[in-house]
Amino acid sequence: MQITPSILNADLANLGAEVRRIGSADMVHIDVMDNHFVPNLTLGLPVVESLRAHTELPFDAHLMIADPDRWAPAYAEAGCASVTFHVEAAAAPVRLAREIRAQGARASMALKPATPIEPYEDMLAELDMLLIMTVEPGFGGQKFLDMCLPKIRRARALMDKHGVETWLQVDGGVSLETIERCAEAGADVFVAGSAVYSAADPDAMVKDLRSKAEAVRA
Ligand SMILES: O=C(CO)[C@H](O)[C@H](O)COP(=O)(O)O
Ligand SMILES: [Fe+2]
Repeated sequence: MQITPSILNADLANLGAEVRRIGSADMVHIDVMDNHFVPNLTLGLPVVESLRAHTELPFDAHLMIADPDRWAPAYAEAGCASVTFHVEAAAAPVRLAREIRAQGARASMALKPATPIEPYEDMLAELDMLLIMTVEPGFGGQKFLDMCLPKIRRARALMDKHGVETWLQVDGGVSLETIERCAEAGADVFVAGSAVYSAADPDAMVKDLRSKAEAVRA
């Protein structure tokens, strides 16, 4: 059970200090938005490269960008341990996953809430992580979409059927109130943005979230 806090709701003018407030995190989730794939603009490669020197924690890049085929391998090269592209934006998802792995990073693919998992069943072995969005991508602080829970369950069943080691990440509206539902459905990696950075003690919140998720699996 891994907690990967999103820095989307952190103080973006103080990112170095902000990542040091989540020392117990398993990875730092970095939301890259380009104002094309989603209607919001956040940060990109130069910021990721600068931030790399400010923490030992692995980076989990979530690319909400058009043309990930062009850009995703560069995030691996910039030191991201995991690179997630959206299948809705990728021209050649299998080739892209292989390119990310060839750069030495974990390859991950994201599905928006209305994108089904079933067409990608045979691709699971190509992926180190599958990200199931539990809000429409683009903004932090949105309400968790319960309609995504059956897809998480179906994804977990497909992973079991194929015997793959692929991690199953959920992202969007994950909090102390919703994390158990995600864990019960089969998720094992949890992004939490506003829940962590609106907490008085973000690191304590990371630990609380992990305890709740682990209690479900125990
Ligand atoms: O990818 C994202 C939005 O597109 C963010 O990672 C996500 O929304 C995290 O924020 P919160 O936990 O506040 O929902
Ligand atoms: Fe994200």
